[in-house]
Amino acid sequence: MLPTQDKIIAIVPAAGIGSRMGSELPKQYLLLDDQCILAHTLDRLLGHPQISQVIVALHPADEHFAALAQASHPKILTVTGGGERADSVLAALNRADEHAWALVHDAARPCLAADDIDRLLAARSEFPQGAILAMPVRDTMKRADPKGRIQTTVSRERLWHALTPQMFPVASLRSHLAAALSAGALITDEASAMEWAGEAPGLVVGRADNIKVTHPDDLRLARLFLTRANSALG
Ligand SMILES: Nc1ccn([C@@H]2O[C@H](COP(=O)(O)OP(=O)(O)OP(=O)(O)O)[C@@H](O)[C@H]2O)c(=O)n1
Ligand SMILES: C[C@](O)(CO)[C@H](O)COP(=O)(O)O
Repeated sequence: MLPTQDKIIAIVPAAGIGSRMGSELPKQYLLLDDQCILAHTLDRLLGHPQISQVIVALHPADEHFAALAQASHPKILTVTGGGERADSVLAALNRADEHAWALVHDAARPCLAADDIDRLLAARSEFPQGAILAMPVRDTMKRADPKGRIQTTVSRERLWHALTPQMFPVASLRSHLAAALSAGALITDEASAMEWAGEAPGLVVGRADNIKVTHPDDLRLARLFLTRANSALG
């Protein structure tokens, strides 16, 4: 079933606890200038003219989302997330129009730019199987041994950092993700579920400032990028 080219649903896994951030609050609710990380992320998606719905997967015990201004936006639908990110994404996919395209984007990536979304959406004709935003690796890559010493240098030839959004037809992503999880496959992004099913998603070069806020020092960088983006908008 080919998706209708014009219906785009954003899916935002936001049910994590942010353990690597080490904060009291789940990291998606940490303040970044004038609002929390999740609010910034939702604004980027809600503000894109081609995105008709945003499905947000929340932690079962989430007590913060309802207080966000974005919570009452007509495009927003919430679902209860699962134990892992992939479970949260599947829970959202189960509520999505099966004829649409899904754009899965981490709540923890608040600096997403509109031109990144535009570039990914434009790639549907080149990659009808789906595609992800990604960044070619720039540094020499090392694999460590168990004692934290260099074991080997990994070739960075055709090596990319996977980012989000990751864009796939709802029907095929839902089917492959459910099958991969049932098979016990390790799924850390949507593309790995599609790869598990034998697909070869496209790679679309994304911006370096589309960082995932994971550790405390990422907050300072995210603030810098948001401030720069806001001043560019005037
Ligand atoms: N069961 C989970 C786990 C994660 N996520 C979401 O997936 C995104 C990327 O995951 P990550 O950065 O790992 O967030 P956390 O799992 O919260 O962080 P940590 O691994 O440090 O606990 C985040 O927006 C997070 O909220 C989710 O929806 N459901
Ligand atoms: C989906 C992702 O952001 C792509 O790089 C990444 O896999 C998420 O990993 P996390 O450990 O769940 O943050």
